[in-house]
Amino acid sequence: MAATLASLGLAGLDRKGPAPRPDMVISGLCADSRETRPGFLFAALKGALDGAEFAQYAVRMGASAVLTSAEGAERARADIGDWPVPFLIDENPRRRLALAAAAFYGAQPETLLAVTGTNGKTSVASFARQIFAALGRRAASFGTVGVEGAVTKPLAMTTPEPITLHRLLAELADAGVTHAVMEASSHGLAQHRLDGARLSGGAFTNLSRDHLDYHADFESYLAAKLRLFSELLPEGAPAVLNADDSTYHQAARAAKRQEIIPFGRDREAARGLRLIEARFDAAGQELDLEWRGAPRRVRLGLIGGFQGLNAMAAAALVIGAGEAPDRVFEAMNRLTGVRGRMEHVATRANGAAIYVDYSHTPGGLSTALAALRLHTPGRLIVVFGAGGDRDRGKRPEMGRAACEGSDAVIVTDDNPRGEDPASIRASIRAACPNAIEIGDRAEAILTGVDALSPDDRLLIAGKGHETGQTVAGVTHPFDDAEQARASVAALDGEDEA
Ligand SMILES: CC(=O)N[C@H]1[C@@H](OP(=O)(O)OP(=O)(O)OC[C@H]2O[C@@H](n3ccc(=O)[nH]c3=O)[C@H](O)[C@@H]2O)O[C@H](CO)[C@@H](O)[C@@H]1O[C@H](C)C(=O)N[C@@H](C)C(=O)N[C@H](CCC(=O)O)C(=O)O
Ligand SMILES: Nc1ncnc2c1ncn2[C@@H]1O[C@H](COP(=O)(O)OP(=O)(O)OP(=O)(O)O)[C@@H](O)[C@H]1O
Ligand SMILES: N[C@H](CCC[C@H](N)C(=O)O)C(=O)O
Ligand SMILES: [Mg+2]
Repeated sequence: MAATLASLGLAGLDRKGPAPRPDMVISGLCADSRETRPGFLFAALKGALDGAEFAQYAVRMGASAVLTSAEGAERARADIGDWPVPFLIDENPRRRLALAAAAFYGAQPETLLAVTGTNGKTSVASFARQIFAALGRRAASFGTVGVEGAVTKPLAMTTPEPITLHRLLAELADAGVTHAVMEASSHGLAQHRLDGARLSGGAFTNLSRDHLDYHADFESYLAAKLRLFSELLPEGAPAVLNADDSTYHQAARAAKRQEIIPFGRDREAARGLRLIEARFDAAGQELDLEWRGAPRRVRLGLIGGFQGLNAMAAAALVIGAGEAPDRVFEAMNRLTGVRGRMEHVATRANGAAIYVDYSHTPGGLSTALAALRLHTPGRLIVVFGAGGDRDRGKRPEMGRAACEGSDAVIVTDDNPRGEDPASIRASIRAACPNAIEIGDRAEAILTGVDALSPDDRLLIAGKGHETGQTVAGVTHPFDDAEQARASVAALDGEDEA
């Protein structure tokens, strides 16, 4: 695979250093100097570090050209002396790299949908992919849990950086995938990771507190998410918006060029997909819906009202992408849950059920507890922690959510990373003083499982599908579901999940 500056859309940019030779071939792209190979274009991007500092190494390793900002080029000249290769200047090199990566890899699935929002992205992406597959489409979804569907493989990030993203999209297209659904994280949107993707529709699930370590404030967090509609989706594309969310009207303004499909309980959803009534039982829920005013009934084998709303967002997205509503609602009946999202992982011999859920925000935790409450005749117990090197302000809020939503709280560790685990636990307990504190997560889970009477339920929150516990730079194997089953086996002699 190779390209020219012109085919990458880079020929017209301002430049420092020598003019590129007319026959110059770009053999690859990279944004990390350590990945440079001869003939590559190196994108020097400013983040916590300044990529321009590494331009000298990229050039030494054979980069044919460098894409950067005007300041980046000056910075590199200070290190290297004169510019030895063409330095192409753009005021937004991250966005320019995304467009170049799209041009370099070329192909992508014909239908590509993106889901954003604080909670529910992975679930909506999975459900939409499952519906497409049920309708006979070759479909894939990708994000936090990797690539799933017609292609499966792990991914390091929820929204891959643009080079990885476009390599993946081309790979999916090569594998015959025609329908793909991706997660658009706020980091991904703010960093223009998906600016080169040709999107055919988008969904916004909800907004609540998260990632305020990265975004300056709540407004800029919302603005990053809304870029999906205001800047990325083409005119007339379906924009599926949560009519029940407090940000609905702001989202609708951002999506004014698109065809808005609202979903939710609110009256506003009457012109889209409206929830009239949900009935919950041990195995799932039955939903009475209206699609553009016409009644529909579906049965979901999923626990939690929020999963019902996620399934509705997915259905609206798939209908918006052109599928027949009758077939979509029929397919909804066969949706299966997503790993680590309100997953029933084990049952005690006395009948008490244990669930693993990926709620790692105050909003996620209260939603998950409220959802399980409907399935809990006795006490609801929760085991959870909060990640290190992440938004500190959410810790007491998570403590409060746990305290208010459950009958007993066990605070433990969840990827303390570089921070002191005891001080993370202390800031959670500041808002939940009655919580029991057990740092070791395996022991915390064992204690929670041991406490269960027949009518009780246990929620193990925060890690979902994760398979490691990261402490001081080292990731130790750890799996909440496995640990729950091991605890049941230790206490009851067998697992009856
Ligand atoms: C905070 C954040 O999002 N950082 C992302 C950002 O890094 P950065 O620009 O700050 O990188 P940096 O370390 O300052 O380096 C600047 C530049 O110098 C380059 N460099 C660096 C060292 C070197 O020797 N040579 C070199 O060229 C780097 O490759 C980079 O291009 O751009 C990088 C390249 O695109 C990303 O890999 C990196 O994601 C890091 C790994 C990360 O952990 N991101 C998380 C927070 C994230 O994005 N998460 C969301 C999901 C969140 C959720 O759960 O909702 C996701 O989409 O995964
Ligand atoms: N619609 C929703 N409303 C509120 N909470 C939800 C909703 N959907 C999911 N959650 C909660 O958020 C958790 C994560 O769900 P999911 O993985 O689908 O979200 P996500 O947006 O992909 O998260 P991440 O940002 O970590 O990738 C779930 O385990 C559940 O507790
Ligand atoms: N992907 C998100 C969620 C992590 C969930 C939790 N297990 C944690 O480690 O904080 C993040 O990196 O912020
Ligand atoms: Mg996700």
